[in-house]
Amino acid sequence: MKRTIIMMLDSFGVGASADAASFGDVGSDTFGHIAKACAEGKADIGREGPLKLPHLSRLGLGHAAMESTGAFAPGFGDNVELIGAYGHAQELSSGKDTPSGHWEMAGVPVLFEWGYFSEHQNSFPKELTDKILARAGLEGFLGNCHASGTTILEELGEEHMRSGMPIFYTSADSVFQIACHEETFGLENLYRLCEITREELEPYNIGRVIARPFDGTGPSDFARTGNRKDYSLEPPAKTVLDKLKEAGGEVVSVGKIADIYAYCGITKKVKANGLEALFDATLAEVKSAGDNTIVFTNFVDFDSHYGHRRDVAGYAKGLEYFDARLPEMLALLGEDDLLILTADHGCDPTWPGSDHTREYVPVLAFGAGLKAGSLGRRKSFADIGQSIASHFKLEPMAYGESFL
Ligand SMILES: O=P(O)(O)O[C@H]1O[C@H](CO)[C@@H](O)[C@H]1O
Ligand SMILES: [Mn+2]
Ligand SMILES: [Mn+2]
Repeated sequence: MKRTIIMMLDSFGVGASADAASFGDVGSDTFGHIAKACAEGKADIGREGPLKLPHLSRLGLGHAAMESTGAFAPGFGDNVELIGAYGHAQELSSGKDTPSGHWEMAGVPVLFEWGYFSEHQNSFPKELTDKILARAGLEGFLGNCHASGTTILEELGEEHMRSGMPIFYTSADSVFQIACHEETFGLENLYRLCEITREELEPYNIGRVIARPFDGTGPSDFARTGNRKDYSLEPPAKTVLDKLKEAGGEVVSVGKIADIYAYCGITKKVKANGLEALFDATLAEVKSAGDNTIVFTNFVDFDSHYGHRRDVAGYAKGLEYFDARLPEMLALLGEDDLLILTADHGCDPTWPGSDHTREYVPVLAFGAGLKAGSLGRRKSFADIGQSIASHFKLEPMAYGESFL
């Protein structure tokens, strides 16, 4: 029986990539800076001391990061009994956003430029927002700027509840985000507004509209809920997920994977919120997965709860939790199964601002006859998609080099 399990740690970069200068990200290092802060006792909230990731280390995380940056991260060294094949991959795609990273790892890099709302204030063209408001029957909107999604709730959440006007904001990504209160505005109304916005964005080439529902009564208890929804464009070509589905295989999405691929190539969608539930759901799906199945999980908390929030201790604690549960996954793997751990971009929690960072991502592969050792620097995340194609004996993808 042959399956591939992809555990996608959203934003877990291993050091600034060669092209980081064009993103203002030279020196960023999500993993390295978390390890450094932990070693210096600067990440002792809810956890303590040096970063401990023994299972990820055995899969080759420390070594992959060392090959990326040129030095072992504090607390990670050569004294590990390696079991995995490890490498780090450069992104070919033009953007450091989630869809680009995901599509590329499934064999389809984004070689065109996305549209961006690059003005930090008055970010959205008036003719666009006029059309959205008219179709949705709304008087106006709030925001219209680059923002961190939690900060903007503190600033504008109450005004939104009073006025009924949605909050529109964006970031360095190709994204249009809409925050609305789940009860006062209504979840279905928010989703409908996002659908209208998705349609009106057609001429702008924007990668994603994201619904950001929240609840609570005021700035002290406003909280985003698990009903976030991403409205992504479809990948520009068939990914390895599509190819496996067409060949009669199963592609199980756990978490937001289905949304990111606009449901292309997905045969089953499992919803789960939070690291623990996502891990549980992944294990349950692997237990029941038959031959020719991909189980693909996006662990979004690393990005949205810790990376964007610049919460180093939270990120470290999340990684340690994930690591502690890895043996449960390893125990489920058969001889022909392939396990891949990777990331879609960086989001260094020590970096200024709240945006993603352009970094190499780890590629940790285990099983399917792979020997422990280095896979080196991969020229594209698409090497993952190509390896999966080769694992399932599918037609080769147009991009990427298999490491199998
Ligand atoms: O600050 P929040 O709302 O979490 O937004 C972040 O989440 C989006 C998707 O990753 C990014 O574009 C970034 O803006
Ligand atoms: Mn992401
Ligand atoms: Mn993000």
